[in-house]
Amino acid sequence: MKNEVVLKTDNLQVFLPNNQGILRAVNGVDLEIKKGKILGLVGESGCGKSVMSLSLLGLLKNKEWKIEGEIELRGKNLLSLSKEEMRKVRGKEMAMIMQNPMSVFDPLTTIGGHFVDTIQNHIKITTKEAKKIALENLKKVSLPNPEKIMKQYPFQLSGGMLQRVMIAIAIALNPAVLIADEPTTAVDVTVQHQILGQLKKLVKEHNTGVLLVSHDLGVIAQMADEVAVMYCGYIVEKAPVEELFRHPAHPYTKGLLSSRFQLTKRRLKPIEGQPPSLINLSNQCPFLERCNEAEEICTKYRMDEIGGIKNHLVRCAKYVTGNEVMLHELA
Ligand SMILES: Nc1ncnc2c1ncn2[C@@H]1O[C@H](COP(=O)(O)OP(=O)(O)OP(=O)(O)O)[C@@H](O)[C@H]1O
Ligand code: NI
Repeated sequence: MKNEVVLKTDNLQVFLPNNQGILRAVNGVDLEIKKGKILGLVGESGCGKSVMSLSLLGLLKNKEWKIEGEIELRGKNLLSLSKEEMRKVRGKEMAMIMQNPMSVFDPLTTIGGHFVDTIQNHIKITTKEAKKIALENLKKVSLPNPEKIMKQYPFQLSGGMLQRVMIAIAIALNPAVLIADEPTTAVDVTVQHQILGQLKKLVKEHNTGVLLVSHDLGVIAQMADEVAVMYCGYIVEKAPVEELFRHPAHPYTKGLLSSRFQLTKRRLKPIEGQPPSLINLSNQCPFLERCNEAEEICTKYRMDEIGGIKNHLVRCAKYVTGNEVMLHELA
C-alpha cells in the first residue's frame, strides 16, 4: 500500500510545569510517519525536537513531563499503554537511534551481549539464534569482521562503528518505526555520509517509517522524503523535501535556508535574535519578534488558528487569507 501511515500524532503537546510556570516544549503537533518514508524534523537548538522524539517512545526521563493529545501506532493509542506494554513496543515495533552511542551501551557488556539482550527481550529464541540475527544485522551495516565485533566491548570500537552497531541493533527486529535523533552528529563528515547512505538503503529495503531529527539541512536534503520545520515546539512548515527547499514559505524556514547558504561561504548568518523562552509561551506567533516579514495581521491570529493546505503546511498568518492561491503560485 502506498503512503500507509504507521505512526501518527494528533495535537501532541508536551509540557513541563516548573516553579517559573509551564515549559511548553511541544505545541499541538500533527505528524504522520509513513511506511518506507523518511520524515525529516529540523529546527534550531532547543526547539523541542528531542523532547518530541522521546515522548513518542515514552522515554522522557523526568516524570513531571505531561503529554496531551494522541500518539497512534498502527491504530494503537500509545498514551493509553502501561509502562510494561510500552516497553514491549520499544525495540520491537518502534526503535530509536540516539545521538551519543556511548551513553546507550553498557561498558561492561560485549556488543554481542547487547544484541542478544535486546532480541531476547522481545522474542523467545535461543542465544545461538539471537547471535545469528546479530551477525546478519552487523553485516547489513557493512561492519568488517562482525564475528570479532560481537566479542568486543563498546570502548574498543570507534564512534562511527558504534553508531553502525546501534543502527544494526535498532533494525534487528525490523521495527515499523525508527526514530533517529541526530544519528550522526558524533562522527566526522565522511563517516556521516556513509552511515546515512546505509541507513537510507536499509529503511527503504525494510519499508520502515522514519523520523529523522537533525539541525543539519544538508542531512535532511540527503535523507528526507518530507520535511517538518519546528520552531518553539510548533511545526511551522511541512512539505515534501523538494518543495520545501525550492519554495520555502514560512519566514523562519527561509531564514534557516539562507543561513545555510551563508555557511557554505564560511560565514554563518544565523537568523537574528533569539527564540522566546518556552516558559509560559503565548499562543501568538513565536517568530514575530525575529521576523523580517511581520505585518499587522500577524498579531491577529493565534497559532492554533493557522493551518495549511494539502501537503504544504505553513503556520504563518500571512497565508491565512487566500492561502490557496498564494501557495499554488509558490508551487
Ligand atoms: N529534562 C529536561 N528538563 C527540563 N527541561 C528540558 C529537559 N529536556 C529538555 N528541556 C527543555 O525543553 C526544550 C526543548 O529541548 P529539546 O532538547 O527537545 O530541544 P532540541 O530541539 O532537541 O535541541 P537540540 O538541537 O539542541 O538537540 C528546551 O527548552 C530544553 O531546555
Ligand atoms: Ni535534541
